[in-house]
Amino acid sequence: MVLEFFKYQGTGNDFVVVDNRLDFFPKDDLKLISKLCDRRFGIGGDGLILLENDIASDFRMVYYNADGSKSMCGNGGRCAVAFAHYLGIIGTETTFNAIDGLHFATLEGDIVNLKMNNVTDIKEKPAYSFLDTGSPHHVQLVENLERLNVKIEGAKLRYGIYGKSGSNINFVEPAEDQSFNVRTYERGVEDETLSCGTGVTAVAIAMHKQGKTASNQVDINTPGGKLAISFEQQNGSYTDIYLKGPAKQVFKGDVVC
Ligand SMILES: N[C@H](CCC[C@H](N)C(=O)O)C(=O)O
Repeated sequence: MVLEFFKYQGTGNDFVVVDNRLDFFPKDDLKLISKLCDRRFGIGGDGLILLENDIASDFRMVYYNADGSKSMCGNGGRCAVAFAHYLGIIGTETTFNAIDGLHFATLEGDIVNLKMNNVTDIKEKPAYSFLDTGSPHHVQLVENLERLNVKIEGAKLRYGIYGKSGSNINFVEPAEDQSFNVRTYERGVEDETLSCGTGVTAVAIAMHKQGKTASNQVDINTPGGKLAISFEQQNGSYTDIYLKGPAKQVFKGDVVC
C-alpha cells in the first residue's frame, strides 16, 4: 500500500497525520502504526493521527501513541484542527470528536485554541497531583528541572505508581514571570517528548489548585515552545479550559507500507 501522509508538530510534539475519510487505514495493525512512528525505520513521530468523517461533528480524530495505544491528545487535537483547515473541511472554527468526546476549537493563522474537557477530580498527594485532562497526568514540582533525567525518573513513576495502565509524568518548576517550566515523560512514547498538551493543561490546573498561581491564565514553557492555558474555576471544578498554541505542517509525502 502507498500511504499519503502529512507530518505535523505542535510545540515539538510531532505526529504522522493521515486523511482517513475513506476509511482505508488498517487500524488494527498496531505494528504498522509503531513502524510509521519509528524515527529510524519509519517516518517518525510521537504518535499517529487519523482524520475521519463523523456523523456528529465536523470530523473525528483517532489518536495513537507511538506504541499503538489510544488516548486523547491535546497537541494532536490542535494539529488535527490545522489539518482539517488545510483540507478545506473547516473554516476557522470547528467541533470535532475524539476518544473523550466533542471538542470546540478556533484557528487563527497557525495558532489553534482547543477546548478541553472539564476537570472535576484532582487527587492531591503530598508530593504530587493526579488528574485526567483527556489522558492521565501525574504532576510533580521539582528543583533543577533542566538537569533532571526525565526518561529515567519518569519511567520510575510511570511504572512504579501507575503500573500497566500507566500515566504521563509532568515535572514542573515555577519560572520568574508567573509562568511554569514543564518537562514531560509520555505514556505510550515511553520517553520525554518536547511538549504534551494534556500534560501542560494538567500542570496549569494543578498549580492553580495548589495555590501556586491565582491566575486563570497560565503560560507553560516546554522544551518545544510555549503553550497558554486558560480556565474557569467554580467550587473546585475546572471548566471552559482552553489549550492554545501553534500547530504546523512540516512536510508531506508517500510511504510504501
Ligand atoms: N501519551 C498520552 C497521549 C498523548 C498526550 C500528548 N501528546 C498531548 O499532547 O496531550 C497518553 O497516552 O495518555
